Amino acid sequence: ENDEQRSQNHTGGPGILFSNGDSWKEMRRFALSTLKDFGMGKRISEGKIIDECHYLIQEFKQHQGKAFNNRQTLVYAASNIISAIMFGKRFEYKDPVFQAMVERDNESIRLTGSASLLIYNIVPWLGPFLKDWRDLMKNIEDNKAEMKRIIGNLKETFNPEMCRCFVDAFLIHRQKLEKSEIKDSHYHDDNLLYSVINLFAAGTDTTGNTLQWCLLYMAKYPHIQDQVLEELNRVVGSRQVCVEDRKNLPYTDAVIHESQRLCNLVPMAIPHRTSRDVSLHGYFIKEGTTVFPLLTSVLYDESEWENPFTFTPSHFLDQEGKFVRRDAFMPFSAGRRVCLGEGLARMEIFLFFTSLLQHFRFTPPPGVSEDELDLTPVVGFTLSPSPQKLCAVRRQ
Ligand code: HEM
Repeated sequence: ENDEQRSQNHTGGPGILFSNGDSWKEMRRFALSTLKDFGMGKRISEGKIIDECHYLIQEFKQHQGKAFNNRQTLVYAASNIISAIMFGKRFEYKDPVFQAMVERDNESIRLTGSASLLIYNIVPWLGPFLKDWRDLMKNIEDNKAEMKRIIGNLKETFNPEMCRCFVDAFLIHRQKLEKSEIKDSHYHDDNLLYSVINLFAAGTDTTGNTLQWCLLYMAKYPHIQDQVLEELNRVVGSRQVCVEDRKNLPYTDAVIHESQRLCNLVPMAIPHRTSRDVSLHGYFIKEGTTVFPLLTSVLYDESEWENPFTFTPSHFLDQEGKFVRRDAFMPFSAGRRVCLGEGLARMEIFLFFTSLLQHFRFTPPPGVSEDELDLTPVVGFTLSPSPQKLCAVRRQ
């Protein structure tokens, strides 16, 4: 599938994820600055995440230590952070509309990586004959309708004096441009709709699945879980963890980085297209060629990592146990298209993970050994853990 077809089929060109050129530049810049205004990387979103931690912990407690699949709850928690920024509200985990929104995104990510969609990429006219393709198109349409409805509600109660969320910020910016008689700006309804769809989709499953991997590694490697807990107890005790604590928690930080490295969540990033002719390592790549930045090749690079294929938190620790950055740590990709939610995602993963570990010990279900926990991913556009249950046993 070329980029033109991709944008026509998936988004019609607007938004951020699959857009290009001036419109992409403007929407990306606007999204980044608005996410920052709403606290990405700052105290405001820290507060929102900490509030959400309480809901998440309550939900986990309800299972009373019995084995359950934690995927949905983790994805809902992550989704509520981006929802709060996009729409100015969080959803109840039991809200069927919210559940359907999140499930559709999850399903779309799986379908995008399915074998029949690969066939479709090679022979696009087959699309309508493939069930996966039809399901994906239906998902995208349903999602569009739902997001339109939410944006419509926000428009009805819109007050330019009071900026509640991303959607308001977009509308306020558009009004300003209109007042200064700037016509044909990029701030049209389609760019609003698709930016919201993109940010919601990009910010939900990614972060939720990463958290799921983190907990799975902890259940699989209990001695590492013990060390995280020892550090948390020593440095933070029983009070709520905050972002400031990260620099004093090098082992925990290393465990999170190693989880993100090994889980290799977005193995092929998003396809890019060369904007000019390029010569690279003796290869000539023509302008307009679709290029897949294989993040797997960096995250598992044998010349960069001591143990590329095993969970080794010491990849990120020096001799004295201090945290060290690694250049080959690129789960968010790199360059001008680097993930724009990285700051928010890192904050979420750190706060959700540490808060959960303060409250629960994660173990395999009774009768299942650590060895039997399955690290084989479900292949999709992102790599999520295979469906399986864990116990969240309350700590005293
Ligand atoms: C652990 C969580 C996350 C991971 C691993 C992740 C990873 C990625 C990767 C690999 C890309 C592709 C970069 C490329 O094209 O080379 C990307 C793009 C993107 N991500 Fe994330 N992401 C995460 C969370 C988030 C969150 C929370 C948001 C929203 C606030 C977000 C918004 C985006 C957007 C909008 C793009 C497209 C950027 C563009 O095309 O200019 N991501 N992400």
